[in-house]
Order: sequence, then C-alpha cells, then structure tokens
Amino acid sequence: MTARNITRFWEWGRKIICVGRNYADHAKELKNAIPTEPILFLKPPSAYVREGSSILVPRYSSDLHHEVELGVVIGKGGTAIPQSAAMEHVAGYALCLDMTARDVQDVCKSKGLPWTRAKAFDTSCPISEFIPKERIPDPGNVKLWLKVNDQLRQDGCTSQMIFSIPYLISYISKFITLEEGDLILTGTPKGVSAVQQHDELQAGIEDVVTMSFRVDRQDQ
Ligand SMILES: O=C([O-])CC(=O)C(=O)O
Ligand SMILES: [Mg+2]
Repeated sequence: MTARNITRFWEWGRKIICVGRNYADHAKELKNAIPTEPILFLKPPSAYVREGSSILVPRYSSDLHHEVELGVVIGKGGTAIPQSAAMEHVAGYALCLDMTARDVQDVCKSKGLPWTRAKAFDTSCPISEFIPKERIPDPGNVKLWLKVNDQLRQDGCTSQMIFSIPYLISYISKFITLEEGDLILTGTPKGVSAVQQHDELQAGIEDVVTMSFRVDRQDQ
C-alpha cells in the first residue's frame, strides 16, 4: 500500500468546514448582518471537483453563485488548539470555490432551515492543486480573484477577513476535532454572482496558483 500523500488531500474523505460571512463587504452585498462569531457549515468530500471536470448546476437551482475562497489544509490534527499554535497545524492551502445555489439558500434562510441542499451538492467544492504552506508565507494578506468568461467578478484580499485563520482553527477545534486532510474554507469577499451552463470560470491567488472550470447542468 502506498503512503497517503497530503498533496492529494481531497482523496482522503475528510471534512470540509466552511466559514460564512467572514468578509463584511460580502455580508453587506447579501444584506446579512456582520457576524460576531464565525458562522459554520459543512460540505461532504463528495462535493470536491478537480480541474478537467465540470461544475454542475443542480437540477433544482436556477441561481448558482460562485464564491472564491482561500482553503486551509490541516496537516496535524487536534482538539481545542490554542490560537498561538494554530499555524503549526496547517500543511498548506488550496484555492476553492464555495458554489452556492443562492435561490435554494434564500428559501432555507427564510424558513430557518439548514443550507445543506444549497451548499453541499456534488461539485459544490471546486479546488486547485495543493499549495504547500511555504508558498503563502502570509495567508492573512493574499489577493484572491475570480473571472467569469474573462470578466473580473471577485477581487478581494484575505486581510479583509473578520476572523483570522488562527482564530478560526482555534474556534472550530473547540467542538470539532480537526484531522489531517481536513479543509477549512475561509469565506468569500464581495462580488458573488450567478453562473450559467457553458460559462468558463477562472480564479487565482496572486502569482501562486490559477485554476479554471467549466459550468454544465446536471443531466435532466
Ligand atoms: O453563502 C454565504 O453568503 C455565506 C458564505 O458561504 C460566505 O460568506 O462565504
Ligand atoms: Mg462561502
């Protein structure tokens, strides 16, 4: 048996923990309150999609949004990790999209229901290659961007995050044990918008990584 390799963390079947409304400008554009503590939700590992495969609009949605986010890959597990030690638990990063069926999420919000159908469907988590920790020395200050058909839609910086990466690792690990291979999506800056079948999405982190995905519809 070959040893597991963190550079293929998406094959490990580990947790994807997502932070919502971590950028004030995005909370405002959707007319949501600025959170006073992190808002969390989960995606299953079946949500991963890699370059070369398409993002699929779920049959039940007609308003699929892109959300570009920095993903933090956990390299060393832990429970109740103090903020001061949090970065020792990070193996690296990945550029991620938190694809969101906004119409479904709006219904869930109005009924006070969980966001699972809006956030956790197959292909709702497109990811880049694994980025070793050393390639992003200051993850709290990197620029993220996303284009749809060559038009810039999102252009933010992780310095705008309300809750920092060490704070999030510490906060989450108080009640969810983090394991090697888990991924934390740290929230999206403003500029989210709808995508359609045949759109081409391109996203990047400064000069560190770029990725592209095509959008398709699920078979009817
Ligand atoms: O759906 C939302 O607006 C919450 C979220 O994931 C984010 O802010 O990244
Ligand atoms: Mg998000």
